[in-house]
Amino acid sequence: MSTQPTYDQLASLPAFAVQPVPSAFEDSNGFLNVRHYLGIGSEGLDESLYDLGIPFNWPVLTGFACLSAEHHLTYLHELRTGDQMSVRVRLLGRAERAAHAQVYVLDDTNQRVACVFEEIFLCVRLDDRKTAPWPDDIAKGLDQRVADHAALPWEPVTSGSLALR
Ligand SMILES: C/C=C/C(=O)SCCNC(=O)CCNC(=O)[C@H](O)C(C)(C)COP(=O)(O)OP(=O)(O)OC[C@H]1O[C@@H](n2cnc3c(N)ncnc32)[C@H](O)[C@@H]1OP(=O)(O)O
Repeated sequence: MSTQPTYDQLASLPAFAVQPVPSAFEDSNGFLNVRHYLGIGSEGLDESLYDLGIPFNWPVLTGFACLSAEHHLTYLHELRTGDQMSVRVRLLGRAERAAHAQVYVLDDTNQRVACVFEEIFLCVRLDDRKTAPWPDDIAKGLDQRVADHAALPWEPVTSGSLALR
Protein backbone atom coordinates (compact mmCIF):
# COMPACT_ATOMS: atom_id res chain seq x y z
CA MET A 1 0.00 0.00 0.00
CA SER A 2 2.84 2.41 0.78
CA THR A 3 3.89 2.39 -2.87
CA GLN A 4 0.76 4.26 -3.97
CA PRO A 5 1.49 7.77 -5.29
CA THR A 6 1.88 10.46 -2.68
CA TYR A 7 -0.60 13.22 -1.92
CA ASP A 8 1.76 15.77 -3.49
CA GLN A 9 2.04 13.75 -6.70
CA LEU A 10 -1.74 13.43 -6.97
CA ALA A 11 -2.48 17.02 -6.02
CA SER A 12 -1.09 18.20 -9.36
CA LEU A 13 -4.00 16.47 -11.16
CA PRO A 14 -7.34 18.31 -11.56
CA ALA A 15 -9.57 18.15 -8.48
CA PHE A 16 -13.12 16.78 -8.82
CA ALA A 17 -16.03 16.31 -6.39
CA VAL A 18 -14.44 18.78 -3.97
CA GLN A 19 -16.44 18.81 -0.73
CA PRO A 20 -16.17 18.32 3.02
CA VAL A 21 -17.23 14.98 4.53
CA PRO A 22 -20.85 15.68 5.53
CA SER A 23 -22.09 14.61 8.95
CA ALA A 24 -24.79 12.54 7.23
CA PHE A 25 -22.00 10.26 5.91
CA GLU A 26 -20.55 9.57 9.38
CA ASP A 27 -20.41 6.08 10.88
CA SER A 28 -20.67 5.30 14.58
CA ASN A 29 -16.92 5.99 15.01
CA GLY A 30 -17.03 9.49 13.51
CA PHE A 31 -15.39 8.32 10.29
CA LEU A 32 -16.70 8.51 6.73
CA ASN A 33 -18.86 5.41 6.43
CA VAL A 34 -17.37 2.85 4.09
CA ARG A 35 -20.40 2.87 1.81
CA HIS A 36 -19.64 6.42 0.60
CA TYR A 37 -16.06 6.10 -0.69
CA LEU A 38 -17.18 4.52 -3.95
CA GLY A 39 -19.94 7.12 -4.37
CA ILE A 40 -17.63 10.08 -3.86
CA GLY A 41 -14.95 8.61 -6.13
CA SER A 42 -17.54 7.82 -8.79
CA GLU A 43 -18.84 11.38 -8.64
CA GLY A 44 -15.29 12.57 -9.32
CA LEU A 45 -14.75 10.07 -12.14
CA ASP A 46 -18.00 11.23 -13.78
CA GLU A 47 -16.91 14.87 -13.50
CA SER A 48 -13.53 14.02 -15.03
CA LEU A 49 -15.21 12.61 -18.15
CA TYR A 50 -17.24 15.76 -18.79
CA ASP A 51 -14.67 17.50 -20.96
CA LEU A 52 -14.09 14.31 -22.97
CA GLY A 53 -17.65 14.70 -24.25
CA ILE A 54 -19.40 12.57 -21.60
CA PRO A 55 -21.65 14.98 -19.67
CA PHE A 56 -24.02 13.85 -16.91
CA ASN A 57 -26.90 13.78 -19.40
CA TRP A 58 -24.95 11.72 -21.97
CA PRO A 59 -27.62 8.97 -21.86
CA VAL A 60 -30.38 11.45 -22.71
CA LEU A 61 -28.30 13.13 -25.42
CA THR A 62 -26.94 10.02 -27.12
CA GLY A 63 -28.52 6.84 -25.77
CA PHE A 64 -25.10 5.74 -24.44
CA ALA A 65 -24.04 5.42 -20.80
CA CYS A 66 -20.82 4.63 -18.95
CA LEU A 67 -21.57 1.67 -16.70
CA SER A 68 -19.14 0.34 -14.13
CA ALA A 69 -18.28 -3.31 -14.65
CA GLU A 70 -15.66 -3.92 -11.92
CA HIS A 71 -14.07 -2.16 -8.93
CA HIS A 72 -11.17 -2.84 -6.59
CA LEU A 73 -10.92 -0.59 -3.49
CA THR A 74 -8.01 0.02 -1.13
CA TYR A 75 -8.43 2.11 2.03
CA LEU A 76 -5.23 3.83 3.16
CA HIS A 77 -6.41 6.38 5.77
CA GLU A 78 -9.70 7.23 7.40
CA LEU A 79 -11.62 10.41 6.65
CA ARG A 80 -13.52 12.23 9.39
CA THR A 81 -16.58 14.44 9.30
CA GLY A 82 -15.61 17.91 8.10
CA ASP A 83 -12.37 16.81 6.42
CA GLN A 84 -12.04 18.38 3.00
CA MET A 85 -12.02 15.78 0.20
CA SER A 86 -11.25 15.79 -3.51
CA VAL A 87 -10.99 13.16 -6.22
CA ARG A 88 -8.19 12.75 -8.76
CA VAL A 89 -8.39 10.43 -11.74
CA ARG A 90 -5.72 8.68 -13.78
CA LEU A 91 -6.90 6.93 -16.95
CA LEU A 92 -4.85 3.79 -17.46
CA GLY A 93 -6.15 2.52 -20.77
CA ARG A 94 -8.93 2.13 -23.28
CA ALA A 95 -10.29 -0.78 -25.28
CA GLU A 96 -12.91 -0.75 -28.03
CA ARG A 97 -15.80 -0.78 -25.51
CA ALA A 98 -14.15 -0.30 -22.13
CA ALA A 99 -11.83 1.95 -20.16
CA HIS A 100 -9.63 1.37 -17.12
CA ALA A 101 -9.20 4.09 -14.50
CA GLN A 102 -7.55 4.63 -11.16
CA VAL A 103 -9.53 6.93 -8.84
CA TYR A 104 -7.96 8.57 -5.77
CA VAL A 105 -10.00 10.06 -2.91
CA LEU A 106 -7.75 12.61 -1.20
CA ASP A 107 -7.97 13.98 2.32
CA ASP A 108 -7.02 17.59 1.64
CA THR A 109 -7.26 18.56 5.30
CA ASN A 110 -4.53 16.16 6.36
CA GLN A 111 -2.84 16.03 2.94
CA ARG A 112 -2.90 12.28 2.48
CA VAL A 113 -4.45 9.68 0.20
CA ALA A 114 -7.55 8.20 1.86
CA CYS A 115 -8.72 5.67 -0.70
CA VAL A 116 -7.71 4.34 -4.10
CA PHE A 117 -10.04 2.49 -6.38
CA GLU A 118 -9.56 0.90 -9.71
CA GLU A 119 -12.43 0.61 -12.15
CA ILE A 120 -13.35 -0.88 -15.50
CA PHE A 121 -16.23 0.99 -17.10
CA LEU A 122 -18.01 0.17 -20.31
CA CYS A 123 -19.76 2.06 -23.08
CA VAL A 124 -23.30 0.68 -23.02
CA ARG A 125 -26.14 1.35 -25.46
CA LEU A 126 -29.21 1.81 -23.31
CA ASP A 127 -31.88 0.66 -25.76
CA ASP A 128 -30.67 -2.95 -25.80
CA ARG A 129 -28.31 -2.64 -22.79
CA LYS A 130 -25.39 -4.11 -24.72
CA THR A 131 -21.86 -2.76 -24.83
CA ALA A 132 -20.94 -0.68 -27.88
CA PRO A 133 -17.71 0.75 -29.28
CA TRP A 134 -16.89 4.19 -27.92
CA PRO A 135 -18.04 6.88 -30.39
CA ASP A 136 -15.02 8.11 -32.41
CA ASP A 137 -14.74 11.53 -30.75
CA ILE A 138 -14.93 10.00 -27.27
CA ALA A 139 -12.37 7.31 -28.16
CA LYS A 140 -9.99 9.99 -29.41
CA GLY A 141 -10.35 12.01 -26.21
CA LEU A 142 -9.89 8.96 -24.01
CA ASP A 143 -6.75 7.99 -25.93
CA GLN A 144 -5.32 11.48 -25.56
CA ARG A 145 -5.96 11.47 -21.82
CA VAL A 146 -4.47 7.99 -21.41
CA ALA A 147 -1.36 9.25 -23.24
CA ASP A 148 -1.20 12.40 -21.11
CA HIS A 149 -1.48 10.36 -17.91
CA ALA A 150 1.08 7.81 -19.13
CA ALA A 151 3.55 10.71 -19.25
CA LEU A 152 3.09 11.52 -15.55
CA PRO A 153 6.36 11.13 -13.61
CA TRP A 154 4.98 8.40 -11.33
CA GLU A 155 3.65 4.91 -11.92
CA PRO A 156 0.16 3.79 -10.86
CA VAL A 157 -0.03 0.81 -8.50
CA THR A 158 -2.78 -1.50 -9.71
CA SER A 159 -4.47 -4.41 -7.99
CA GLY A 160 -3.71 -7.01 -10.64
CA SER A 161 -7.32 -8.16 -10.48
CA LEU A 162 -8.77 -5.90 -13.22
CA ALA A 163 -7.60 -5.57 -16.79
CA LEU A 164 -8.66 -4.53 -20.24
CA ARG A 165 -8.86 -7.35 -22.73
C1 LIG B 1 -24.06 6.30 -14.56
C2 LIG B 1 -23.37 5.15 -13.99
C3 LIG B 1 -24.05 4.02 -13.63
C4 LIG B 1 -23.36 2.83 -13.21
O1 LIG B 1 -22.17 2.73 -13.19
S1 LIG B 1 -24.30 1.52 -12.70
C5 LIG B 1 -23.18 0.61 -11.69
C6 LIG B 1 -23.31 -0.81 -11.77
N1 LIG B 1 -23.10 -1.33 -13.09
C7 LIG B 1 -24.13 -1.89 -13.74
O2 LIG B 1 -25.28 -1.83 -13.35
C8 LIG B 1 -23.82 -2.70 -14.99
C9 LIG B 1 -24.54 -4.04 -14.92
N2 LIG B 1 -24.08 -4.91 -15.97
C10 LIG B 1 -24.70 -4.93 -17.20
O3 LIG B 1 -25.68 -4.25 -17.44
C11 LIG B 1 -24.10 -5.83 -18.21
O4 LIG B 1 -23.25 -6.74 -17.61
C12 LIG B 1 -23.31 -5.06 -19.28
C13 LIG B 1 -24.26 -4.20 -20.12
C14 LIG B 1 -22.26 -4.16 -18.61
C15 LIG B 1 -22.59 -6.05 -20.19
O5 LIG B 1 -23.55 -6.85 -20.78
P1 LIG B 1 -23.14 -8.26 -21.46
O6 LIG B 1 -24.34 -8.71 -22.28
O7 LIG B 1 -22.66 -9.20 -20.42
O8 LIG B 1 -21.92 -7.99 -22.33
P2 LIG B 1 -21.81 -7.46 -23.84
O9 LIG B 1 -22.77 -6.37 -24.14
O10 LIG B 1 -21.76 -8.65 -24.74
O11 LIG B 1 -20.34 -6.78 -23.78
C16 LIG B 1 -19.23 -7.52 -23.44
C17 LIG B 1 -18.10 -6.78 -24.12
O12 LIG B 1 -17.73 -5.66 -23.32
C18 LIG B 1 -16.32 -5.46 -23.51
N3 LIG B 1 -15.65 -5.63 -22.22
C19 LIG B 1 -16.17 -6.06 -21.07
N4 LIG B 1 -15.24 -6.10 -20.11
C20 LIG B 1 -14.10 -5.68 -20.68
C21 LIG B 1 -12.78 -5.50 -20.22
N5 LIG B 1 -12.42 -5.79 -18.96
N6 LIG B 1 -11.86 -5.07 -21.11
C22 LIG B 1 -12.19 -4.78 -22.38
N7 LIG B 1 -13.44 -4.94 -22.88
C23 LIG B 1 -14.36 -5.38 -22.03
C24 LIG B 1 -15.82 -6.52 -24.45
O13 LIG B 1 -15.90 -6.00 -25.76
C25 LIG B 1 -16.85 -7.61 -24.22
O14 LIG B 1 -16.96 -8.49 -25.32
P3 LIG B 1 -16.19 -9.91 -25.19
O15 LIG B 1 -16.78 -10.60 -24.00
O16 LIG B 1 -16.52 -10.59 -26.51
O17 LIG B 1 -14.76 -9.61 -25.02
